[in-house]
Order: sequence, then structure tokens, then C-alpha cells
Amino acid sequence: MSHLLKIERLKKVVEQGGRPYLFAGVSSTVDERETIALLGASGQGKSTLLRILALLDRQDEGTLLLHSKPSGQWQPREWRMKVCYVSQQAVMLPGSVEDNLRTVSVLHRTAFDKPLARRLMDSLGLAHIHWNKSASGLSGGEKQRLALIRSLLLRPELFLLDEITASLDVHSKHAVEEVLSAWSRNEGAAMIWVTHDLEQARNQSGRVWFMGEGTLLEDCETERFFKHPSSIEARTFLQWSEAGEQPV
Ligand SMILES: Nc1ncnc2c1ncn2[C@@H]1O[C@H](COP(=O)(O)OP(=O)(O)OP(=O)(O)O)[C@@H](O)[C@H]1O
Repeated sequence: MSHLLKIERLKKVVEQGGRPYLFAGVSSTVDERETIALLGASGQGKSTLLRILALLDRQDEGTLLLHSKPSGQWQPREWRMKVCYVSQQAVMLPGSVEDNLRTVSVLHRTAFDKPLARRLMDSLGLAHIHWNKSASGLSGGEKQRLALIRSLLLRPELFLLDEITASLDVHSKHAVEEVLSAWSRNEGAAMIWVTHDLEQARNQSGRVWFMGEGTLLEDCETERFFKHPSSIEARTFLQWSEAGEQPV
């Protein structure tokens, strides 16, 4: 079977904790509709890996294949229409809320799906916001949710979600989780969640990628990871995280 995304022996060279590289030998696959939680202690390179998958950063070794076609044979713009990186720091484009919502259709010359935009604004608790309001005047949490809606309107096949709920209140966080779960079920989109929220990882993913010791140490079903992590590093990570601390 051909995978949505195939990752082969990725290496990123950044000196880290006495190692001459940030990570190496990272290989895996992502299939349609798969939900993956990318976990690991701070500084293991989770965000860097996501950015490489979005072609926003470059690996030093290894290959990426989207629908069996190597990344070098894709126009980066076409790739990013299918593989969309959503960062914790939402960036608003100049103009109004509506200008931001319409960005995707303007860029890709597609019809603006206004009913869907309205539904998503509603589901994510933004129904009260006037569309002619300047986007720069929104609160941080509102910008975060608006940026997510912009990405959803693009209808990518794979979402790379980089701690997207870290700065949201509990209510908004749950709204985001519900919208994304439904989206994955209904649209078949795959998602990779980088999160330090283990409850979120457990609820949102079917599979865990655990990064430690400069590589992908574990790649297994979510329940198995939480019940029977196979590496000492993952066991330590879970113990520290349950105690509310971050292993370094
Ligand atoms: N292109 C680069 N040049 C220099 N340093 C880099 C580069 N890419 C990543 N790093 C460094 O690699 C380290 C890992 O960063 P990254 O943000 O990917 O880790 P992370 O696992 O996502 O951490 P956190 O959980 O704290 O967000 C950081 O120290 C970062 O500064």
C-alpha cells in the first residue's frame, strides 16, 4: 500500500547536548486519517521535525516522499497545500478577519467556502467576532483559532500541529480538539500533534512517535505507549510528566 507520507532516515545536524546532531535515523510512515502524537522532552527536535515535514526547514540527510513522490520533485507550494504546518505563534496577515479567512482561496484561486468558514468560526467560539474587524486587534487565543480555520479551509491531507493549544483556555482547547477530531473522521485528514499535554496526546492520537536520544525511539499504538513504553527514556518521560515536570 502506498503511504500518504514516508520518512526515510532523516538526520538534522545541530549540535545538541554533546551530540553532533539533533536527530538521526528517523524513519516512519503516515497514512490517511492517522492521528499521531509526537512526544519527547524539550529540545529533542520535535518542532524541527515538523518543520522539515512541511519543507520549511531542510534535513541534512534522508528523504521524504508524499504519495510516493520524493519532496525534491514537488513544488514547495504544492507540497504545503497538502501538508500544512500550524504553529503555536499564529501569524495574522494584514487586513480584516475576512481577508484572513479568504487568503487561502485568493492564493490558490479557489472558491471561498463561506458557509464552512462560518461554521468553523462558530464551532471554535469566534461567532461573536465581526469579519470586518482588523485581525491584528484580536487576542492571542482568537488569532490562534483563526489561523487554524485558515489552515482547515485549505483542506490539506496532513496537518502538522505544533503545540497549537498551549496558549488557549480549557474551553477553547476542547473546542479545537473536537473540531480536529471531527475533521479527521469526516475529511480523512491525517494529523501529527506535537504536544506536552499527555491527556491530549492520549485522546487525540492512535499512535505515538516518541523522540529521545537523538532519534525516534518509539513508534507504536498510543495505548501501548502509555501502558507499556519499551524504552527507559519513555518510561522516565512519562513518570516526570505525570509528576508535572519536564525531564531535560
Ligand atoms: N536550523 C537550526 N539552527 C540552529 N539550531 C536549531 C535549528 N533547528 C533547531 N535548532 C535547535 O535544536 C533544538 C531543538 O529544537 P526544537 O524546537 O525542534 O525541539 P522541541 O523538541 O520541539 O522542543 P520543545 O518541546 O521545547 O518545543 C533547539 O535547541 C533549537 O534551537
